[in-house]
Amino acid sequence: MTDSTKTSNPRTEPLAETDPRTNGAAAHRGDEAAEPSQAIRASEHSGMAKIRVEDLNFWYGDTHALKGITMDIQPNRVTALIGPSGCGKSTLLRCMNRMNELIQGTTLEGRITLDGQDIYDRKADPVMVRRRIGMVFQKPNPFPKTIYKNVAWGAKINGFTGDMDALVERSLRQAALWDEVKDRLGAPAYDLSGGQQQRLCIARTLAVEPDVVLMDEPASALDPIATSKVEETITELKNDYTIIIVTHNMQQASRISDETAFLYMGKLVEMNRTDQIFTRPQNDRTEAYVTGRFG
Ligand SMILES: Nc1ncnc2c1ncn2[C@@H]1O[C@H](COP(=O)(O)OP(=O)(O)OP(=O)(O)O)[C@@H](O)[C@H]1O
Repeated sequence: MTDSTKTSNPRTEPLAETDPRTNGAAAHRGDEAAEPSQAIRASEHSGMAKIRVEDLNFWYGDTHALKGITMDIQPNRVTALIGPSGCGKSTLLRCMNRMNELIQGTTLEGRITLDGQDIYDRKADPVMVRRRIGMVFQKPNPFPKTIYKNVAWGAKINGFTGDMDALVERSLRQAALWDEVKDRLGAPAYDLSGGQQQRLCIARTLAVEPDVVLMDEPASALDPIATSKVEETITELKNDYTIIIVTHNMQQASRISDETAFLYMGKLVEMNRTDQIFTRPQNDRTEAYVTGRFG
C-alpha cells in the first residue's frame, strides 16, 4: 500500500522499540535462552512465511491447550483454523499477537515469528506486535463514540499525524463500509447494524496499518446477509493483508480461505490448501470433521 497520508510504515518497523517492554503476565519458558533481538525488518523477508509457528506449547495453569504446533502462514492469503470446540483454535490465534499473555498463570514454549522476527523475543514490544498483528473479535465491540472516532482512535494513540480524514475514508472503504456511512460519520457507532458494526471494527483494525489481521469467528454473531458482506470484505482484504480466521462454519472456511488448518485436542492434525482439506484430506479425523461426522 502506498499512501500520502502515512507518516511512517508500521509494517517495516522492527518489533523491538528502544524502550523494550517485557512485562507480560505469561511466563515464556524460552526466556533464559533468548538471544538479543536481531531487529529484522519485514521487507528483507519477501518469499518466506509471514508468520511461522515452531513447536508451540501453551498452558493455562495445568491445562495443556496447545501441543507442539508447527505451521507456516503464507502472506496475502486467508488461512482458516478449524476444529471441534475446545481444540485450541482461539488460543492459537491469541498466541499470534501475544493476547494470551494478558491472562495470568499462562505459559508459552516455542517460537512464533513475524517476517522472521521472534514476537516473543524479550526485546519485542507487545504493543508493536499487536499493532502489526491486529485482531477482530467474535462480537462487534465498537467504542461508545462516533463512527469517525472509532476508526481514528487507534491511529491517533499510535501517534499518526497525517491526514486523518483520508485515513478514516481509506479504512472504511477497505472494510466495505464507506458508502453506507459516509454521510453520517458523526453518528454514534451504536446506531449501526450488527454487521455494519463488525465492518467498523475491521476498519478500526485496518486504520493502524497492520500486516496481519486475526479474526476470531468474526461473522458468528451476524445474520446471513451481514455474514456474506463480511466474507466479501475478507476476500478483498487479502490483497493487502494476511488474514487468519477461526471459524466453526465449514462452508465459510471453504468459501473464503486459501489454506486450512485442522486442530484436534490441542494438536495440528493437518494443514493444506483448502480445496485439498475439503476434497482429499490426508487424515481420517480431518475427513470425519469436514464431512460433519463429528465436532
Ligand atoms: N482463559 C482460559 N483459562 C483456562 N483455560 C482456558 C482458557 N481459555 C481456553 N481454555 C482452555 O483451553 C482449551 C482450548 O480452548 P480454546 O478456546 O482455544 O478452544 P477453541 O477451539 O477456540 O474452542 P471454541 O471453538 O469452543 O471457541 C480448552 O480446554 C479451554 O477450556
